[in-house]
Amino acid sequence: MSVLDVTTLACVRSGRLLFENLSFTVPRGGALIVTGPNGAGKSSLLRLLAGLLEPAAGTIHRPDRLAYLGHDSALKPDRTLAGELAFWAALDGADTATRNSAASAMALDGLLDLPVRLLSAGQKRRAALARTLAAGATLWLLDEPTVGLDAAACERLATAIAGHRERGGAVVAATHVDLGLAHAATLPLGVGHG
Ligand SMILES: Nc1ncnc2c1ncn2[C@@H]1O[C@H](COP(=O)(O)OP(=O)(O)OP(=O)(O)O)[C@@H](O)[C@H]1O
Repeated sequence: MSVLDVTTLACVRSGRLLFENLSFTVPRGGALIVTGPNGAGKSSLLRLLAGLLEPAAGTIHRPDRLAYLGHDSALKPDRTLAGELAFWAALDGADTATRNSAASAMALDGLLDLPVRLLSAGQKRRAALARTLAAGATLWLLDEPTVGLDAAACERLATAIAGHRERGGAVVAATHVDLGLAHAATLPLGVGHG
């Protein structure tokens, strides 16, 4: 059974065709890595899959519950990290235990009382990933999830993704680096335009 089913998808941005006739499925437990040079349309594809952009053509069958991690962590600078995670958990319907376990999975326990403005770029990224983990979504859409992460955090992310897949979840990740995911399919997007 597929979690995501994409048929003859086309994307036009600023009047330019980025890709067309894109068809693929991602099954339960599956992972799809979207690759390609700068400007190939990786972020645009993820935004289409998330329903944040309208396709120029084609259809997307996605699950009701998806979690989208974009480039922007969308953290309020003056809130504490604990406050932000609680805010997101309320929005996403995550219970306290799930939220706490996601924070621990991203090694955020020692940072919870800090205002977000004092967090490093990688720590903010880990916070946004913790939200993804806690959201209870079937499909994770991750746009460059390792940007700013150190080696230990990359390993934690890989572990979280593996657990999600074992529970029947699916992942689509756009990335320039190898996430080290087992049995992942690859979708290379076309030639970049700089
Ligand atoms: N907000 C936007 N409005 C209009 N056009 C855009 C917008 N964002 C991106 N584009 C266009 O879409 C093209 C693809 O951008 P996109 O961010 O999807 O590529 P990418 O493969 O994710 O690149 P990168 O590897 O640099 O992140 C860009 O070259 C740009 O021309």
